[in-house]
Amino acid sequence: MPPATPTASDLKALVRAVPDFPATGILFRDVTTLMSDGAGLAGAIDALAALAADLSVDAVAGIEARGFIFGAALAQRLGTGFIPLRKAGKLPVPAMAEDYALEYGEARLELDPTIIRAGQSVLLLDDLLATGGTALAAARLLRRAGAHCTHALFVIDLPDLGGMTALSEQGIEGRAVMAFDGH
Ligand SMILES: O=P(O)(O)OC[C@H]1O[C@H](OP(=O)(O)OP(=O)(O)O)[C@H](O)[C@@H]1O
Ligand SMILES: Nc1ncnc2[nH]cnc12
Repeated sequence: MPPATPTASDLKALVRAVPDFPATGILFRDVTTLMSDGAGLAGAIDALAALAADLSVDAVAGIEARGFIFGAALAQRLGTGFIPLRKAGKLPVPAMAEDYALEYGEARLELDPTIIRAGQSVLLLDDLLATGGTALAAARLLRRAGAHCTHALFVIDLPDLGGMTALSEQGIEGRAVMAFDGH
């Protein structure tokens, strides 16, 4: 008999909370424990696909590193290609870059613009939304390269950090499988 489909609260229970990582005062919501569980990974991809069901999507763009895992699986499920948004210095070709701040630091994302077709609808995907700094930098890159980016999906939202509002102010509707209150 196949394993039972996990409920939303089953999926939430699979996310590990690690205090004081990567800096004192940060409660790190770690999806490693969800993705390493077979039913957890399948349940998360099912839930992301349900959140995308009413969207017209030409491609899924995932943010390095954990956004690659869920993003590639979702793209395969939706029958689209996958666009990697990479951390700095990884691409072998000239890249567009956007610097940003996140909950616990600063970083740079890069995109090879030649893999974007002008006007294609790209669904942004990451494992977690906190301040929205990372997702907004990703959306800026996709838009600079000529894509339409109006929706973003996340496995986890941390609503107290305001990411959904920040996305909405830039014309992006964010949706998440689960939310954790507090930081
Ligand atoms: O909404 P924000 O405040 O921008 O934070 C969210 C980002 O933080 C984490 O990534 P991290 O930079 O730790 O990278 P990783 O996936 O490579 O571990 C997470 O995977 C998101 O990409
Ligand atoms: N609290 C948190 N847990 C996991 N990833 C994060 N990215 C930004 N804030 C985070």
